[in-house]
Amino acid sequence: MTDAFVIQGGRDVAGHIYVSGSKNAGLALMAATVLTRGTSTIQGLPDVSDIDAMAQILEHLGAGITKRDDIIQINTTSITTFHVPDRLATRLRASILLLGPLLARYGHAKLSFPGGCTIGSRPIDEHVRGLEALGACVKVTDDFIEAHATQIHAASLNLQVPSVTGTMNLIMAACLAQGITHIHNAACEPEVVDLISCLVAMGAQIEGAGTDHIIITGYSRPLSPCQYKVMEDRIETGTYLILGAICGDPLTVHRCHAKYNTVLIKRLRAVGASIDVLGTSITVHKAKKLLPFDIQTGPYPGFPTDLQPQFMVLLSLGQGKGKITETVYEQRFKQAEGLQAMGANIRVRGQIATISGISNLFGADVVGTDLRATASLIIAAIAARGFSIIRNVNYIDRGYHDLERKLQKIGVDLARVYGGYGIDKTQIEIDFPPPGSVPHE
Ligand SMILES: CC(=O)N[C@H]1[C@@H](OP(=O)(O)OP(=O)(O)OC[C@H]2O[C@@H](n3ccc(=O)[nH]c3=O)[C@H](O)[C@@H]2O)O[C@H](CO)[C@@H](O)[C@@H]1O
Ligand SMILES: C=C(OP(=O)(O)O)C(=O)O
Repeated sequence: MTDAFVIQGGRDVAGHIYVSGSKNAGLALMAATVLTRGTSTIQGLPDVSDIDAMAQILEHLGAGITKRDDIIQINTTSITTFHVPDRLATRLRASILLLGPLLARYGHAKLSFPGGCTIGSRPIDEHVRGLEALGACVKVTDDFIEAHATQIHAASLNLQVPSVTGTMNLIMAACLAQGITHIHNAACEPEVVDLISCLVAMGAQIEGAGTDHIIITGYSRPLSPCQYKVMEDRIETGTYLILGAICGDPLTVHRCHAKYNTVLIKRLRAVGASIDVLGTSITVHKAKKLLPFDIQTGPYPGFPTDLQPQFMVLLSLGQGKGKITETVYEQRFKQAEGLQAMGANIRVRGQIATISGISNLFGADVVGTDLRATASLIIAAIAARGFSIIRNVNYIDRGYHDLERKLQKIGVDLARVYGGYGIDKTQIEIDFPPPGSVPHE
């Protein structure tokens, strides 16, 4: 039974909120440890269920895992299984990131199809084509992906689509592929750069991080374990900046770099929010009037698809008509239904959503459908007048470390109802923490 959030909205948020480590980079770093022999230490990992799921997969493969606070030690000396079964692989999208490392290090990998947010078709053809070019024999059935290679070798790869996890998988495999591998049209996302920095700390030779042409000089021997601190979660940062642009009075987001959210910050300023950057803190004052704006999602450095559902809330409250063109996933407007239930005026036609702003959203009983759609509904509920129930809220636990406490600290009246998916609105006895009762960090 999943949980529900109950939010009493309509008040501004104010104070300080702290960003945790990146889910997507952290998952890649954990997969990278398979390329090593020994114990690596990864610091700064968020306490989210995707990270737990990846740790469980590594344990299933035979790795030793020790977790203390935000530090995980992964000992890969006794990996003996190269098969990730359905019950584990489907728990997260990033399980696919074990395909390249297992193949490169052990010559064999078998994984059931990955899970993750159901926001479109999410193919893996780039991963498969790239690994085949590196010399692997890859079989894809309806149920699993299986790859073998006696010795993988370097190759020149041209991605048709700059897939993030595809690029990561191929970089990791190429680290143990004898010779020089070129990846053209590679993903430039900061999480790919963070993975490369970690691989370099493990002894890999990689050039071109952050560009679309990555050059890996590979050797057919394991990498060395390392200690590495994961980058901050830029999508978590962006989520708070959007919240602040709607109702920050003001909201300061700490432990983040503006450079990872350049496009978002530009858009937030354009809609009327005031944003000041000081070192690794960003202060946002809500817009007096939210001006409408059109956005189009795209690969980095474009507008991140993972922030599109949250941005839709802002346009819902804009003074005019805004348009979102979603170019990455075919089904990433699932938040629209919940926002409409709160009164938003949104028309979805294929990959384009047209939003006519209204002056207020109103609390409603809505259901989360995936990680960022749920984040979008939470922002909307905070901004909305009245009381909202957001059911299926556990999606949030996949990617936001301790979100409810962080929000309570900035003044949000929010309570989690455990196992509350099916609760009747009239049965909830809400016990919101009194404002100001949650101490700042
Ligand atoms: C765990 C993780 O890091 N997840 C992120 C990663 O997902 P993920 O790596 O799964 O996303 P991709 O970059 O692979 O997908 C982007 C686009 O490429 C297409 N595609 C992808 C692979 C492929 O082999 N063929 C193909 O056509 C997809 O259909 C999609 O349209 O990047 C996405 C895009 O920034 C983010 O939304 C996810 O949060
Ligand atoms: C789409 C996302 O995650 P995943 O790729 O793990 O499904 C996300 O983080 O928004």
